[in-house]
Amino acid sequence: MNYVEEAASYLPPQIRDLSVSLFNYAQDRDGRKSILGYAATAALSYYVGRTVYNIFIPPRKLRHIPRASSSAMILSMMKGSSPSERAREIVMPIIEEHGICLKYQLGKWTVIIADYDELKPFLKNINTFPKKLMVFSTDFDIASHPNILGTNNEVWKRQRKAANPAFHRSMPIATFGGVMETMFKTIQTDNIQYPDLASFNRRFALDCIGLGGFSFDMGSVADSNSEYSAIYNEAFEIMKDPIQFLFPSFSKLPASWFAYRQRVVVAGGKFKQLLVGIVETRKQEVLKNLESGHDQKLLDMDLLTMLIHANLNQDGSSTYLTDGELISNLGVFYVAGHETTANALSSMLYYLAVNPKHQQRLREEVISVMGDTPEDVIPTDEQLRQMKFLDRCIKETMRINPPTSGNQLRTAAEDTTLGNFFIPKGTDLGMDIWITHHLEKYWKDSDYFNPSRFDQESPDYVDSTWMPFGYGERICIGMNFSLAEQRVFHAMFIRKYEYSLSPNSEHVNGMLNGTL
Ligand code: HEM
Repeated sequence: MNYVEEAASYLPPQIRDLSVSLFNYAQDRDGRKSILGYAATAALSYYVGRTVYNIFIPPRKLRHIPRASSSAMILSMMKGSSPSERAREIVMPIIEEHGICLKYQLGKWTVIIADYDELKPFLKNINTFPKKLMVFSTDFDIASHPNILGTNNEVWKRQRKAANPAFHRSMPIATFGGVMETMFKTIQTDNIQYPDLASFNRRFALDCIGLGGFSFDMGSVADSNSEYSAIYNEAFEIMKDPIQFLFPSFSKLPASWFAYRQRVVVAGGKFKQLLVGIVETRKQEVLKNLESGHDQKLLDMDLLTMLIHANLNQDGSSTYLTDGELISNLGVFYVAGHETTANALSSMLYYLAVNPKHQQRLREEVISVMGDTPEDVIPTDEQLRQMKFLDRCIKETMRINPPTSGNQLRTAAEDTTLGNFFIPKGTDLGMDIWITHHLEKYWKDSDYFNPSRFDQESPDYVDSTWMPFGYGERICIGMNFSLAEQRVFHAMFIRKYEYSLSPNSEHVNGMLNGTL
């Protein structure tokens, strides 16, 4: 290893390859090559220097907005504090005093909103505050066509209208229960004293989207290395790339320069082919049904079949999806619904593990509705509706530890105001759900896990807005799907197991916040 490689070994692997190539190029004393190498190194240094300046100094037009100090944020990260600790210590006091706070994130100074007084007008007014349309990474080709998550105005309205019915019919409870039964079998077969439930939950949520949405089995619960889940995991790995998160323009450099990004491109291509195959097969089935006059009832259709009907509606209907949009939305449902639901499941297991009284109360409720026979039972929709304490535990979990820390960024389409502050056109804005759910003026003892906050009969009841899925017209389309998954999971799990935190758990001294 030469000294450049040794120095580079301290860098994150993503930029290590690039730095080593550039320095080695510059080392070459052979004329032109060397000049190009130094020029490229200088360009990289300028880029890094400019980014560092921007991290500390907001643009002039935003300096009137109270801001979270970037040095405080960096120090706090270096101390190893969690995102929620940073939110509480640095951002929350500013929100409490001024209603909004300016913070550097994702490569830009962004106005953070968390108090309901500012949140409601902000989220309701989708014309003044449309979504900021950003391509996170060009490596991620699956969602390259317009989709519900990443469009505004008429294109978004048409797609959302086409997909809404699929998410507002009764949910595939029995399918989710079937995935749960497979999970029990796998846990028993693996015969591990402390199964890694966070990993199981990710596998559960993945299979629920595949089977519940498209009747397609990713086979992840039965085998963590199943062919499809391996492709999926590799393709979606890019969503966690810290470099593209902090330096979005890094994704403009060709993926072929970086081995890890190239792997994502290949896996993404395979995953897209998989989705295309699923859609094509189903389209043929739907067409055959239509030709033979077999009128499939709305209730019998899964999400994909309903979306394919919307896809076939391209002539003469205002609620259609093009071929590209259909695939793009399927990809988006995986991204939006997988880790989020898995996080919610894991968080609730944690809160019930450390609150055995609540765990026991929930078990008693579930058994009172589903009985106590030794075999596994899948709850019915009607039974789930009777489990009020289950719903309260789910809601309290998603309040205290929301699975997504914020919503998608918005941008001010015109000069406007929020609270007492002028917001110039072009400003980025985002919601901080964790802070919203911990503001003491709305949620007393906000760090305390108390499901009774959602019980209207209880003195602890709080008449405040719960927003883990957002609010207004752009509220999460998959909310009912995810809540149904969570209900089935916990009802079946708690009926079968008593659980506590493993002594080796990294959460023994408190939940390490895994919020996205
Ligand atoms: C615990 C699970 C989930 C949480 C916490 C969650 C949370 C959210 C949040 C906060 C938003 C953004 C709202 C905004 O920008 O104002 C959102 C949007 C969205 N979510 Fe979810 N989500 C979950 C599960 C799902 C699932 C299962 C799916 C699909 C199968 C899904 C699909 C979407 C889509 C398509 C949007 C964009 C909606 C639009 O802009 O019209 N989500 N979600």
